[in-house]
Amino acid sequence: MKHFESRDGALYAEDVALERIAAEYGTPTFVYSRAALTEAHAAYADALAGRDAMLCYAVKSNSNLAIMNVFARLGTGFDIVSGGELARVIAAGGDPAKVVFSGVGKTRDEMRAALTHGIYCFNVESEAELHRLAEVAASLGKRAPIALRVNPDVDPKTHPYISTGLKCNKFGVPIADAHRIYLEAAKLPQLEIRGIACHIGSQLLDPAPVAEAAGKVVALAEALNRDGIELRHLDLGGGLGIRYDDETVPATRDYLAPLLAVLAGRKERLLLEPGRSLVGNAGVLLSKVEYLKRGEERNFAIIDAAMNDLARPALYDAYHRIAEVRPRGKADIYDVVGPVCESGDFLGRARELAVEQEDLVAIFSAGAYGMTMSSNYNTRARAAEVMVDGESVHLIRARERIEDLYAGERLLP
Ligand SMILES: Cc1ncc(COP(=O)(O)O)c(C=O)c1O
Ligand SMILES: N[C@@H](CCCC[NH3+])C(=O)O
Repeated sequence: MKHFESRDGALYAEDVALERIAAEYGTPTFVYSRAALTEAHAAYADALAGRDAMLCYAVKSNSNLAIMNVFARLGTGFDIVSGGELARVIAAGGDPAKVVFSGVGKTRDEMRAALTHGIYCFNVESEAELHRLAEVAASLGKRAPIALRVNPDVDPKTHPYISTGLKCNKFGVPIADAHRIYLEAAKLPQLEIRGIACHIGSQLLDPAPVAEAAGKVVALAEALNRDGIELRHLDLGGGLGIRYDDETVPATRDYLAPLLAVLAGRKERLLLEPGRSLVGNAGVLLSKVEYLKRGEERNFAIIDAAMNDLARPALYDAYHRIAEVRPRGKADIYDVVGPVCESGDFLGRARELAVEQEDLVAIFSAGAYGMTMSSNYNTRARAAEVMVDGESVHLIRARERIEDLYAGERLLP
């Protein structure tokens, strides 16, 4: 993985030895590369050069303020799914006027906050939400900018848990109903129609389903235009996958090409909401081997990171490459597991590793949906996060302290 490479027998993040980071900040620690973030962003910027387009970084993939701030400085907007994420955008120096707000369960409070901050657009996911939003906007004397999130019933060919654009999924409104709902929205003076939104799933490796969804979105836009509804933008969501193992992942430019071909000649601005493809391979989870344990059937490398730090293997049976920071001794085959009391607490199965107790390992592709999906299960404090920038290391989130985990709890009188 570029920016996380071996030098003289040990792994580095850019120009900093991971051993140095472990010594200074302890383990487990998420280590990010600023250069990797910038490069992933540049791939989108290059692919979209010359087009009217806006990237709205999907905050859910990694919501650390420093990471969001790197993107804000590069000019991105943000795709949020909660009032909490909106607060993060503001704390990270992001521009609310470049925010799109997705999610099926927006509360009145969240709507009020978003309207007060003047976000760019609500991606409305149901008729009920449309009416609630009109009511909240009226109570504030404001107009709410909206797009309808449409569900195009396209199979994105990814893991069923992260597929979002099928009839059976809870997201968006059926595309067949969208025209009627737009006409309804057009009658509500508290709403201002700005666009159409669509996001079909995550970790997509085939550009065809997104292009197919874009075709359906364009057909809807044309039908709306015929009814006098003009749109400022078409939002085709996020979804581009990354390489975790040996997948063939299209370059950003090649992934977007079929989609851009479908949109050729359209005058609306293109919005995209990438998350994983911007941060996924910009981070590793650095961890220490506590014990090597030989079982009758398997050997275990018990490390100090666990499913509470990186849930993806336990949740989706997801593969993350795991490597020794400094290989030594005889290689053996291990199940790499954490200390959590669940048999599902594994980071990798049957991995060849040349490690001894107290050695460091790096779990790759942990930049997206790592820290944001972490938990305190087993009263484990969340990991620290650091960002490497050339030869510098910045602590961007301190390791949690155990006493903070129960600070809000109270004994009975
Ligand atoms: C509405 C929406 N936009 C954007 C994203 C970001 O997706 P990804 O990280 O796959 O780019 C997601 C997550 O799948 C999403 O639900
Ligand atoms: N959390 C998922 C992605 C979900 C995308 C959100 N809609 C993952 O780790 O792959």
